[in-house]
Amino acid sequence: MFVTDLLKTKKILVTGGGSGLGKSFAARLAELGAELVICGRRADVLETTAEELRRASGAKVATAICDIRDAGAVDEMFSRIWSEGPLDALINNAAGNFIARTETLSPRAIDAVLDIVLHGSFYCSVAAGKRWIAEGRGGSILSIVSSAANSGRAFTVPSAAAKAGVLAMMKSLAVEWGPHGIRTVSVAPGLFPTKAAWSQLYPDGSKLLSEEMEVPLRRTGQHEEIANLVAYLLSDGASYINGDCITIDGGRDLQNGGGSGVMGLFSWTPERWDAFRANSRG
Ligand SMILES: CCCCCCC/C=C/C(=O)SCCNC(=O)CCNC(=O)[C@H](O)C(C)(C)COP(=O)(O)OP(=O)(O)OC[C@H]1O[C@@H](n2cnc3c(N)ncnc32)[C@H](O)[C@@H]1OP(=O)(O)O
Ligand SMILES: NC(=O)C1=CN([C@@H]2O[C@H](COP(=O)(O)OP(=O)(O)OC[C@H]3O[C@@H](n4cnc5c(N)ncnc54)[C@H](OP(=O)(O)O)[C@@H]3O)[C@@H](O)[C@H]2O)C=CC1
Repeated sequence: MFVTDLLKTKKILVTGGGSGLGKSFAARLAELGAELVICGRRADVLETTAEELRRASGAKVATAICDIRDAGAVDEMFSRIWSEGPLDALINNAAGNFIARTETLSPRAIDAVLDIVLHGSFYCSVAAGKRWIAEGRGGSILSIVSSAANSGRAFTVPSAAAKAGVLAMMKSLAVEWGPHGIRTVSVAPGLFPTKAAWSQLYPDGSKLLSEEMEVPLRRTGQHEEIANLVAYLLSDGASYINGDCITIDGGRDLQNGGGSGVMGLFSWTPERWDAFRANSRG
């Protein structure tokens, strides 16, 4: 679909690039010639993925262990990256999310999600932007949001609020940093199966419709479909796209609005919620 060296001159940081969609983005970008840095909290996951990507594509892939909730750690990571050469693009992909009744959330539970999604994306964006501006060079920031940023989403309220904040940040920076040659763009995915998203968001009994029936195209998304969109948006071919958010969901959001995907949760008993929480990753 693309020329093979589409991203040859680009050095790109993918937060949460060791697993899930971030790994699929990294794999596609590497195939298209980009040099990569992938970051996350788990060293073993990052190293395994980096080795896999190097072997598959021959690309240069570095890893950075970093909890993006820690502003100091984020700035140190960017300094280390920059000491080997500046980035051309940042992908804010790392996220945390789980279903819960909002009235039961502890402050730590609310912060866990807000800190990763909103603060982490903000810290990374500023860490990249201030360096690009100081050096008088341009760059691109791509944030993975969700349709909940616009419509809200019951039972994942911290995530919906955080993604809305990220989207507002991206639109604001498009205007403020555009004159510096820094471009922002957001992508709102629909249903793209990953282990974490499915265990945290779609346990059995949470939905009234099958995944396929939630989507007008009657299937979930394939990772390569969204990875190709991300590759295009970071390529020079997309150099006049700034501040927009592209939805890639097979038409799901138009069919469902923000709520029907979680209707099954209204009938869960407190015991069912307790069992979910006891067995969930957090
Ligand atoms: C197509 C539309 C789909 C809908 C919208 C989709 C948009 C977004 C999708 C995604 O983001 S999918 C990606 C999901 N991936 C992950 O969540 C992976 C990373 N997740 C995590 O690391 C954890 O789940 C975490 C909880 C977010 C953070 O982990 P951390 O180790 O920092 O936190 P903990 O110390 O374990 O917990 C902090 C705090 O949170 C409470 N908590 C954890 N899980 C639950 C739960 N299921 N229900 C209620 N509360 C929970 C936990 O008890 C702690 O609070 P305190 O007990 O200390 O008060
Ligand atoms: N999958 C889907 O259908 C949808 C996904 N999205 C969005 O797509 C993106 C990817 O989702 P998905 O691949 O499913 O999620 P995953 O949970 O599979 O991946 C999340 C990644 O983020 C990393 N991460 C989490 N917390 C931190 C942190 N504090 N610091 C650094 N890295 C962190 C994780 O690594 P580690 O744990 O090692 O830190 C992991 O690699 C997210 O932004 C999500 O909100 C949006 C809508 C739907």
